[in-house]
This record gives sequence, structure tokens and C-alpha cells, in this order.
Amino acid sequence: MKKKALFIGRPQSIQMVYSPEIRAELDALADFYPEIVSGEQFAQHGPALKHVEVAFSTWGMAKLSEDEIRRYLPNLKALFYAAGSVQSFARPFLHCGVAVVSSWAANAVPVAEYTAAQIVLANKGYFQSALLCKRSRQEAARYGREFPGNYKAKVGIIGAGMIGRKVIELLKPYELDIMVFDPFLPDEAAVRLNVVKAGLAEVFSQCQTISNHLANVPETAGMLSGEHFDRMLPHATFLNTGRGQQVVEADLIRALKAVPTRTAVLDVTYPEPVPPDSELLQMDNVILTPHIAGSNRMEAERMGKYALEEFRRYVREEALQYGVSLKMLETMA
Ligand SMILES: NC(=O)C1=CN([C@@H]2O[C@H](COP(=O)(O)OP(=O)(O)OC[C@H]3O[C@@H](n4cnc5c(N)ncnc54)[C@H](OP(=O)(O)O)[C@@H]3O)[C@@H](O)[C@H]2O)C=CC1
Ligand SMILES: O=C(O)C(=O)CO
Repeated sequence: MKKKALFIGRPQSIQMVYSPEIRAELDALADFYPEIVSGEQFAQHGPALKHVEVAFSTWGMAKLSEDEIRRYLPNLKALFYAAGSVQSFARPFLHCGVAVVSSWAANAVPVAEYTAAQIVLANKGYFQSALLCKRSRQEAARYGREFPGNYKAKVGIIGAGMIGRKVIELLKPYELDIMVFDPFLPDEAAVRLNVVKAGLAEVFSQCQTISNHLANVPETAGMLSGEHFDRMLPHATFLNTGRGQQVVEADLIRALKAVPTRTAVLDVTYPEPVPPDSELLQMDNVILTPHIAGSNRMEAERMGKYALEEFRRYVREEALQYGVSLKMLETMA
């Protein structure tokens, strides 16, 4: 018999992530409740949901309490979340014995692609050269000549989690020397990845380009500060697609002002968006993008595909690949 299933969240997001093709495959495997239910609608639909065994969601997932989960979804066994971080809603489900499965590995793909592209460009001095070129081609060329390019340049990866590791994989063809700051990365894994483990001070003082991929957990708040940014090489680039909270922004601004040939490329800031009076908006050596590294439009469908594949494993009673545990939530994004 087909499993009773439910979509939880905002219809627009659900439809973007679960494309008609994925939806057709899910429909073949499960018997879906006819409506997508948002957080506020559980009281209204509650009694009809008591046989639901599996739920699917994405961005816009309802934050239900343990009490609500037990009341409205007493037979729920697994929740498939077709997006990245589950920090904001997973704990009550896990406490109720519901398996929580995330597509964070799928969301990591576009972030890693975006970052790897930025690293390759940063090592050539692309970001400021492109701006300078409009003022003076000669000045831009002189500036560009200070950069090593992509042969044997040192690149620093901060956090070798899902995204950090994918960036390392994508950079393999470039013959770069990669240093990694990740206190939890086992030595054998560093050997397998062909990277050198290092402290933050070493990464900042030696690397041409440094990219942040730390999880946004209380322990990493403000972890990147003046003692690191002040060590950046004169033409180094700092990339942040992680989260703004990990950066002491005033310290970054000071280090960039002290040496304007340094560059920061920030997809994320804190707060986000950048306030209109922020110095970041005035500085030529700061490139801002509006949090676009993660899954965008068609890329979002990949997250639905991963959720479908995990559900297939669930139906076949195979081990799930992307289950999240309470222990994992202590250090994951
Ligand atoms: N800009 C965008 O659009 C997007 C941004 N992101 C952000 O990218 C970042 C990385 O995501 P992802 O790779 O999926 O996350 P993961 O959870 O897979 O990796 C996080 C990394 O942070 C490390 N870490 C956790 N706690 C600490 C600590 N106390 N000290 C040092 N290191 C620590 C982890 O260590 P370990 O695992 O080794 O224990 C791991 O290497 C997150 O901040 C996430 O929010 C994600 C998606 C899109
Ligand atoms: O999923 C995330 O964590 C994002 O930053 C948006 O893609």
C-alpha cells in the first residue's frame, strides 16, 4: 500500500522545488493529501492528517512544537526537507522520533560552483581589475600583474563541511595549494582531499584567496576578526558565502581600508541586507552580491530530486544518506 504523504509549507516554494516530473514520481510512490498545509493551517486540517507517515517540505517549513507534532501528525515517521539548513525546525521532530532528511548536499552544489569560480577569478585579480579598467587600463594591468594566477597559488578554505569539500573537489584541476582550517577534519580526510590542515592565522597570513564555509552556530559567531584580517597579504581576497555572523565586520572594513589592494567578495553579511549607511557600500575593494550563491530557480529542482531519491531509499527500507541527527545539529549549518 502507498504511504500517506503530505506537503508542508508555502505552495509557491513547494511547486518550484518539486517540479511536475518529481511530483509525478512522488505520486507514484505515495498517496498525497490534496492540499499543501502551512504552519498556521494545521489546526484546521489536523484530524485529516493523522495517518500521514511521510512529509515533504522546502524553504518555508512550518516550525511545529513537539506538542503540535504529536497532536497533528501522530504517525509521522520521516520528514524530507528539500533545502539546506534544518536548524530552525528539526529538533522537535527529532525529539518525537521523526527522521529528518535534508537536501543540504544538493544546495551545496551551486554554492561550491559559485565559490570555485570566484576563487579562480580572485587569484587573477579580476574583481578590482575589472573596476580599475574603466578608469585606467594601465593601472588595471599593473594591479593585475601582482596576482599569482591559478598555478601553485595558496587558497584557504575555512570549514571543510559539505560546501567546503565540494569547493576543494571542484578546484582539483587547477593545481592550487589548498590549506584548510577545520578543527574537526580528520588527518586521513585531509590527506584524501590533498589539502594541508592549518590554523586560521596561518591561512590568513599565507593564502592568496580565503573562502569562508563555517556553519552558523553560536561557537563560530565572530570567529573571523581583526587578528585574521590584519594578516591578509596585500593583494589577498576574502570570500564569504557562509554567513555574515562569522565575521567581525568592523575589523574586516578596517583591514580593507588599511590596504585597499585587498578585496572582499561578500554574498552574505550581517545584518542582511547591508544597511544603507554601511561603509561596505562605499568601498571599491568590496564586492557585494545579494545572497545568490545557493540554489536559484532551476537549481532548486536539484533539492527536490535529492528528496525524491532519499524517499525511494526510505520506501525500499535502505539506509538514508542525508539523515540529520541531534548530534549533527551541534556543528552543522
Ligand atoms: N550563500 C548562500 O546562498 C548559502 C550559504 N550557506 C552557508 O554556507 C555555510 C556552509 O554550509 P555547509 O557546508 O552546508 O555546512 P556544513 O554543516 O556541512 O559545514 C559547516 C562547517 O563548519 C564547521 N564547524 C562547525 N562548528 C564549528 C566550530 N565551532 N569551529 C570550527 N568549525 C566549525 C563544520 O565542521 P565539521 O563538519 O567538520 O564538524 C563544517 O566544516 C553555512 O554557513 C551555510 O549557512 C549554505 C547554503 C547557501
Ligand atoms: O539555504 C541556505 O542556507 C541559504 O543560504 C540559501 O540558499
